[in-house]
Amino acid sequence: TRRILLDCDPGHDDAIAILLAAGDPGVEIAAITTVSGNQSIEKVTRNALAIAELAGLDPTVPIARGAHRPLLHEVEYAPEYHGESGLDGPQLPEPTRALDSRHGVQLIIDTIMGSEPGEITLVPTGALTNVALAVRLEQRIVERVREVIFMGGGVHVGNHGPFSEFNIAIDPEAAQIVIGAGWPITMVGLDATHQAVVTPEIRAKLDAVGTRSSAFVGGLLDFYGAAYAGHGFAHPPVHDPVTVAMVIDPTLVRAVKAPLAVELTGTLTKGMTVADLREPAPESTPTSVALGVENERFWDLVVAALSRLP
Ligand SMILES: Nc1ccc([C@@H]2N[C@H](CO)[C@@H](O)[C@H]2O)cc1
Ligand SMILES: [Ca+2]
Repeated sequence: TRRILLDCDPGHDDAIAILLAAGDPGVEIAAITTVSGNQSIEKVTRNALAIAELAGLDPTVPIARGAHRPLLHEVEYAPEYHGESGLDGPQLPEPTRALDSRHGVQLIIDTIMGSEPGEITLVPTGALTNVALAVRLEQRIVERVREVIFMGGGVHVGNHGPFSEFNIAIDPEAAQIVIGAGWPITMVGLDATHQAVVTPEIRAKLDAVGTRSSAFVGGLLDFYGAAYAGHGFAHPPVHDPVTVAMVIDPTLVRAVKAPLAVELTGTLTKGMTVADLREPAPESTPTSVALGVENERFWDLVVAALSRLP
């Protein structure tokens, strides 16, 4: 079993990532931390507690609130896609569990330093603010983490302007710290996640699961799909769970090693993730970028996970 720490900003697709991790037997959620992004830190944290409730997540799994804003960038939310609550659409269950009293950054450090070397895989699906702060507060997490697989960025695709992706664009400095830390890190960017679309056939499989969680996911997809349809997408791409799927079954995602960095000073391109794919990168390259996902098999994992949840 792979033990993962989810750092997230639920967010419709973050919620599906949490449910996939909670339902799949191949991964165990060691901790959940939240970060400002899709909505305010208060809203995404309340949403994380609600999703944990929905999933019937073991109450001993700590959930802690993280950074209320990016390092330098002003807060920027995504209400067009996630609504005012951050999880618009279905009715949220009332959380019964309390937040861990630690800051999310501290919980990231304690979870990693309290586990064996190579035990924890870090799975950020929001801005990289918390992870950057954790690296600066306790640099030993870099050599202790098994790997980092984050949703963000893109090689040839953008969604926050033509050249950058939301998670990176709202905190590019944090992204540069995390990408450049030296640990094995895979960027699951829009090149891959724009392939992770919910077609009507896939939606029918999700609806056929018939659990409370799958019905909740249907409600999420109704809102999220309408938002994307309003921006010309026939089917909504569900970004964040592709990271968890890659932990479960790496063959689902095509990734290549490549030097990777973040533009921090561009007038038009600030927040752009720049991968150098011109030549094969040395085996020792710590950074990889995902370029594709096997969509049908990816959603089969999600359907199977949802059928194991309440
Ligand atoms: N248009 C839009 C869609 C999703 C997101 C969030 N940011 C990432 C995709 O850019 C995902 O983590 C998702 O939660 C932001 C904006
Ligand atoms: Ca997210």
